[in-house]
Amino acid sequence: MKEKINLFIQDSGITREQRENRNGANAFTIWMTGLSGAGKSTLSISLERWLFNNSYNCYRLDGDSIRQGMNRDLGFSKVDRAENIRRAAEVCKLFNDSGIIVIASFISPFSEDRSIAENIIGKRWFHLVYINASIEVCKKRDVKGLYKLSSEGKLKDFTGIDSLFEIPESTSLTLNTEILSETASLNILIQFVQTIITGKKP
Ligand SMILES: Nc1ncnc2c1ncn2[C@@H]1O[C@H](COP(=O)(O)OS(=O)(=O)O)[C@@H](OP(=O)(O)O)[C@H]1O
Ligand SMILES: Nc1ncnc2c1ncn2[C@@H]1O[C@H](COP(=O)(O)OP(=O)(O)O)[C@@H](O)[C@H]1O
Repeated sequence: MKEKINLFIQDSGITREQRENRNGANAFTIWMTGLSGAGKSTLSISLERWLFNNSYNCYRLDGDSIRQGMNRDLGFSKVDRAENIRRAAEVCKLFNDSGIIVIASFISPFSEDRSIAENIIGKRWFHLVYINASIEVCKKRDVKGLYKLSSEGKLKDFTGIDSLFEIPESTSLTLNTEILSETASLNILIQFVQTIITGKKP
């Protein structure tokens, strides 16, 4: 049997709503999923800049940076990816509770892990955005040279090559970055985010 843990949460009485009111907008998480090279970082950086320039309190979490700090003990096995996503989602939840909009950009290749993230953050506040580009296009882009490393056998468990990416069955928004330009993708994303800010979840 699991050992009983004696933990007691004390409430300051300051509500999420009060914090959101002070920030002038509701808080939520835009969770971007997609292959390496699909365009998650590019779009999340531009979206963060747009939100910031429009006076919204926002913060961006990205696999590459989180994995160098909080999650530096984790690799790319299925178990480690699950833990990476779980911890990242807990951080999103804390940011959202503090009234801040989060843009989370993680490959998050497994449906189960994305569902866990959604449950942690809360269905109401979790918006899954699939940044869709095929493995062929991502290979061609090879922004970081990781596809080349993988083809040379120097990188194991690389998503889309020797580790699975499960295409999401249901998303809040899908952006096909093979067809759309960066500007067009960003405009759609901004429009989408504006509907959430004004309280109308599509
Ligand atoms: N084996 C392997 N597979 C996938 N990605 C790898 C791997 N090794 C290193 N990288 C780099 O790590 C970034 C992905 O980290 P994430 O935390 O988003 O991954 S995951 O959600 O836990 O699957 C990923 O970032 P993006 O290219 O921006 O997606 C890579 O820079
Ligand atoms: N519509 C688009 N949206 C985002 N990136 C695009 C788009 N079209 C082409 N790209 C290019 O694809 C690459 C995506 O790289 P990156 O954002 O680092 O991907 P990821 O973070 O998913 O690994 C960049 O070189 C970017 O210029």
